[in-house]
Amino acid sequence: MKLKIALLAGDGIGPEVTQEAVNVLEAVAAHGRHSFEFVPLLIGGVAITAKGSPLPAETLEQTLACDAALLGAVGDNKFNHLSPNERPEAGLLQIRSALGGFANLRPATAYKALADNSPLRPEITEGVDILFVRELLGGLYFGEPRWWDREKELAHNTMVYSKAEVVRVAKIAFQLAQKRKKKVTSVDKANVLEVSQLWRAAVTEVAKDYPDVTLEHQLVDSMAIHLMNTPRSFDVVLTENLFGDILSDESGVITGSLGMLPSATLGGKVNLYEPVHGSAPDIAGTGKANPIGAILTAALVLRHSAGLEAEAKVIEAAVIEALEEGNRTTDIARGNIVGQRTVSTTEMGKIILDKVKASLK
Ligand SMILES: NC(=O)c1ccc[n+]([C@@H]2O[C@H](COP(=O)([O-])OP(=O)(O)OC[C@H]3O[C@@H](n4cnc5c(N)ncnc54)[C@H](O)[C@@H]3O)[C@@H](O)[C@H]2O)c1
Ligand SMILES: CC(C)[C@H](C(=O)O)[C@@H](O)C(=O)O
Ligand SMILES: [Mg+2]
Repeated sequence: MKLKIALLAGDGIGPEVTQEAVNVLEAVAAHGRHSFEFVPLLIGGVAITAKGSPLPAETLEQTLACDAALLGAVGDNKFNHLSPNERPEAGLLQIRSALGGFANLRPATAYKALADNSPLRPEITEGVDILFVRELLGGLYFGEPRWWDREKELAHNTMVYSKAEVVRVAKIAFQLAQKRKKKVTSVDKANVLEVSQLWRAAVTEVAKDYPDVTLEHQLVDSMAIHLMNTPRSFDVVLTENLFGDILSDESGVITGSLGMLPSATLGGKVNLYEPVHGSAPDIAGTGKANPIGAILTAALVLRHSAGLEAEAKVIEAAVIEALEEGNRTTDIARGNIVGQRTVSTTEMGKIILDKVKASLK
């Protein structure tokens, strides 16, 4: 099996964590009769600097010719003065839109080894396994019109969803729930927003085709607290673009760090894989970035684009083992604890890589 993967490392810690993900994928390729061809391409701040655009035409064109895209992160404070459609983040939104994936899967798993890392008590986080299904191409991110009239001191964004956009992502959420604990929690703000009322009605209609799946609705504000108080009560959490952005970052509290979270975006021409975290300019270049979110993202590439479920599981097991042995990047380290040692990005990557290689032997 041959897979051509666009490598969109991006800015800040993006290249650092992406390299560790690539190393693991290369080990999988070396072991089996698979071959992964990586096509390095510019996106985000590095693309603005080199080509004057956060998504150069050749990046888009070449990514569209690939079987999957693996992105690190975009964002650089030196471009903060630019308008949203010129910033590094615009490159990411443009490529998401062009690739067409609308279902962004963001799993949040509580690892036993990190039970003491979360500010939540271990009895709250134990066994948490949530799958966020974030709608990725609609809502406030892409709604028109959008503008900022500096003279009038007035700005405008548009939240818009069609029923069809809600239905297609809801179907994915229900199908995934059927393979899990058979529960979908749909999150909206239907007490205030018409868009959310349409969302709720459309999701309720889709649910009729999945009678084995329980559907519950939650308002986003109280969902934010339920997620911290009773995270184990959730299975698949379906929500729109901005709410999903916020709630998935919040789930980093359950897992111990934002740096632990992977994602996969399905449903378009080319699947897009990216860790949930950003370019983390505060730690870029220090060796403190946790590569686990990116490495678990590589496992999602194997699962969803390569059909290599067993190899995906090998990577996930290697991550658990590395954590259980006490290896910690700074974000998941808790001072001088016996049996734990703080490791750098590359050290953590190598520890996981060696375990992957050993299991594949
Ligand atoms: N997918 C993406 O490319 C993406 C996602 C989120 C934010 N961003 C961009 O990243 C830039 C920084 O944003 P931010 O600071 O709000 O969010 P961020 O996710 O980059 O960082 C938030 C905090 O988490 C820490 N963190 C994040 N990832 C980590 C990792 N792998 N290991 C250890 N610690 C990690 C950071 O050090 C920081 O303290 C902004 O330009 C933002 O737009 C990009
Ligand atoms: C960088 C930004 C455009 C992006 C988003 O808001 O979707 C990020 O926060 C994410 O979660 O992937
Ligand atoms: Mg985000």
